[in-house]
Amino acid sequence: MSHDHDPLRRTVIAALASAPLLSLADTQSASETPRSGSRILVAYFSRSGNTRVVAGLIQRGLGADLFEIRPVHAYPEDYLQTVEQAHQERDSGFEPELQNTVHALSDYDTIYLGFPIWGETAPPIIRAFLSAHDWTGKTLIPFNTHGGYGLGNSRSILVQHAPKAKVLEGFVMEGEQERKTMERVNGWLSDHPVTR
Ligand SMILES: Cc1cc2nc3c(=O)[nH]c(=O)nc-3n(C[C@H](O)[C@H](O)[C@H](O)COP(=O)(O)O)c2cc1C
Repeated sequence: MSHDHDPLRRTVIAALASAPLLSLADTQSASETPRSGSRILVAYFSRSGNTRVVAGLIQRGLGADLFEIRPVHAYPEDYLQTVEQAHQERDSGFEPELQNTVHALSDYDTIYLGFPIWGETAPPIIRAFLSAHDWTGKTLIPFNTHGGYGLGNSRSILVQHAPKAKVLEGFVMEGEQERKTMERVNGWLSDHPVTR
């Protein structure tokens, strides 16, 4: 099935291609943009930047407010350490402490909620974010990036943790870069002759 006719998808792919990996070093200080008066909030978690690109495009496209979901303790920059930690947190049901919550969720009717797929589900910080707010009467629209294995059970996590929200179908696309980059660099390192 081809999605090439979808302009949002084309824009996202172009943006992802031009903003690789560097977002790990993102130093944005505020997690919330100034209030625009919009009734739409785009809230997202992104560790390596793919979901952040999508969030920015949706926010600009809709003139919405933007909120970055951050854990108090950032995940390791090392990919494999993060995978290990995420698996442990998923299996134990741990909900990491949030650095911030949305002060006035009552100002919004519709929340676009963005996150990567981790361990075939929503990252633990997304469960924490959902648990920390009252979703009564809200419309939740997920947008997700993944590494090629799809949405897993992430939708049922949204429905379970925000039972009073209306959860709509959202946007999803493959956004893997880090694992493939790691495998290619490690492959090159193991093949190439040592020069020192
Ligand atoms: C801890 C961890 C677990 C992941 N688990 C999956 C997975 O189960 N399925 C999948 O398709 N991709 C998986 N990925 C890949 C990410 O979903 C993908 O790279 C995503 O675009 C990263 O988004 P971000 O750059 O916004 O953090 C995982 C990545 C990490 C760091």
